[in-house]
Amino acid sequence: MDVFSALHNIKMIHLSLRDTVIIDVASALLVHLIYKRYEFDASRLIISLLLLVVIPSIPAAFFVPHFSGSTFLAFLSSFTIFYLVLISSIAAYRLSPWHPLAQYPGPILAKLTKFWGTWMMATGRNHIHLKQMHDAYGPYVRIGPNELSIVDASVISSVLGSEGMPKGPMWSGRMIKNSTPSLLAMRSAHAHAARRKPWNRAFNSAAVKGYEPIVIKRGLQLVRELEKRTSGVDLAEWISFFTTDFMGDMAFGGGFELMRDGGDKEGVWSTIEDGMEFLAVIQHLPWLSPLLFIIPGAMKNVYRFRTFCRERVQKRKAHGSLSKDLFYHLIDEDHIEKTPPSTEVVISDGGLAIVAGSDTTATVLSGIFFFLLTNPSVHARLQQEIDAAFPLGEGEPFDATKLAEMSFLNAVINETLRLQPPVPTYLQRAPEEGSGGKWIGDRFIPEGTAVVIPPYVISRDSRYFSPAPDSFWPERWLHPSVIRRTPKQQESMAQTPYSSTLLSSPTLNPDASPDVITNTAAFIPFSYGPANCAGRALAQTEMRMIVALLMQHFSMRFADGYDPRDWEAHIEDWFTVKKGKLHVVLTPRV
Ligand code: HEM
Repeated sequence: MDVFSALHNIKMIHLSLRDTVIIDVASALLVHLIYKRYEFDASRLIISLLLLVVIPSIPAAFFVPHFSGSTFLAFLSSFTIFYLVLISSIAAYRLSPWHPLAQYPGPILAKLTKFWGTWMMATGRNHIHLKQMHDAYGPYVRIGPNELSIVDASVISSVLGSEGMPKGPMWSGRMIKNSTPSLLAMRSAHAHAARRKPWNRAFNSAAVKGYEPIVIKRGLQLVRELEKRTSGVDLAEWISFFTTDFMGDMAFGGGFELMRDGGDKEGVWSTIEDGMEFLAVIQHLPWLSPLLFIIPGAMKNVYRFRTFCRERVQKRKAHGSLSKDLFYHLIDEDHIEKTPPSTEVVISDGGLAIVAGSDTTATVLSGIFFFLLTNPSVHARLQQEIDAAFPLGEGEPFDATKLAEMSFLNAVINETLRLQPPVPTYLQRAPEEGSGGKWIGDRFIPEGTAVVIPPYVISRDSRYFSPAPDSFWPERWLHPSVIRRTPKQQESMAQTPYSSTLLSSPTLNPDASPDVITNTAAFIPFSYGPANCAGRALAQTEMRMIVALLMQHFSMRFADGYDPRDWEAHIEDWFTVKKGKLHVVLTPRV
């Protein structure tokens, strides 16, 4: 018997209006219970149809005789009652004291629906909203019905560390169903650890040393291109061209020539940026995203980028390796693994290298020049350090060991990473499926809850960085009182009570500020633990070289008419940062 004849037979049974309404209400409550227990997402189309269409159709059939045989009115009434009860039941539960996150403060809308977080993300200003929420509510804030944001260095290790939790549900929201996830998107801790092995080989110190010639070649190309444009250039854009060309060389043995072309002729850069914005929004709705993925055109940028990576992988495979670049390790040309990685894995991870390695480094490099130009004394001090280490006319600043020892250069890089982390908010983790939950400190995080630690907020927290946590002050990294503590070591330390203004002071003179606090346990721009940034060592070498190279070759100032306030205003959080323009005028020094 099909559904329609079943409904027809039900219509023959006469129930009172009261009993019909009771059945409608009961079915809505039952559906809520089923969803709460089994958490089906929208890709389970048959189940969704059954629960959300067929079930409310049953009481609709009983309603028909009460509306003088009008099927339309019967269905309208049944569905209205069903959905009102279902939504109210979900809302009441989420706000009730029985919800597992009931004890945590947060905006009511955030507790009620994840659409609120989706909206926050869609503004591109999620980092600012999260900071404001922590300032208002404290270190633990409920930012979704089943999601917490935490700003507490003593639990970083138990969230992100080796005893912590695997990646959270946002990574299901960002995935095309049944496609091969990149390393970054792998939610099983076990599978992630296996996939991470070639990445660790690719970024050990010997391997990173081997990539230096690629940084140097592309760095010198950047200098040559900037020399042609000294009268005015968007430095942020050119740095992005550089990082993309460089990561193309690393990941696929070449293929991007944004610097040579003076722009994004193939549209790769804009494809990545548009794709990132879409994914950042739908990552909040993992139950709905499978449906969005089948809307024609919705995922065009994601598919386009994947096709682009596929073509690059095929070309690179056909040409073979010329050097031990990242691709060499990803495809396991050393034959270390028992099973070689599939082409799909290499496409996903090659694409990840481009996205993870270019945007992030470009954001920090551009940020460094922005902060230098707005802080002339810092600029002068760094120039002095670079000129002393690599005197003009005595060769390029390419000695990576020497660069790593330059304390002020490293302080400037750290301070930029602290104020403007390229992954500002969504380091998300969730208890392992089937584990029941996870203790972090003295709090139990039940399964089904996601936890976020936002680097942007924690590294502006005055308990960890003081005085003036919102100011650019590289000297804080050189102060004798710097606390060099890992998140693991911080776990057992007593916590200072949260206060957004605590210890804040406008004084930026270390001698006049005996209470300088710089606690590295809360400094997580590269994340922490087994899924921390695989490319950290490469990024650091690259950033040191490029800052020193550009400062050796050029003096710079903001272009006339450029308003520095625009920089901060155009920093947008789309999981990674999208930055604005940085118009400068350059004067060659050599
Ligand atoms: C300043 C530059 C960079 C910053 C601040 C940065 C930051 C991050 C962060 C915060 C994560 C972790 C996300 C999480 O915990 O959920 C991450 C992951 C990752 N990054 Fe970076 N990154 C940078 C540059 C690079 C570069 C140059 C590469 C080279 C390919 C790279 C490759 C990766 C990869 C492969 C992952 C995934 C690691 C995993 O899931 O195991 N990153 N990065």
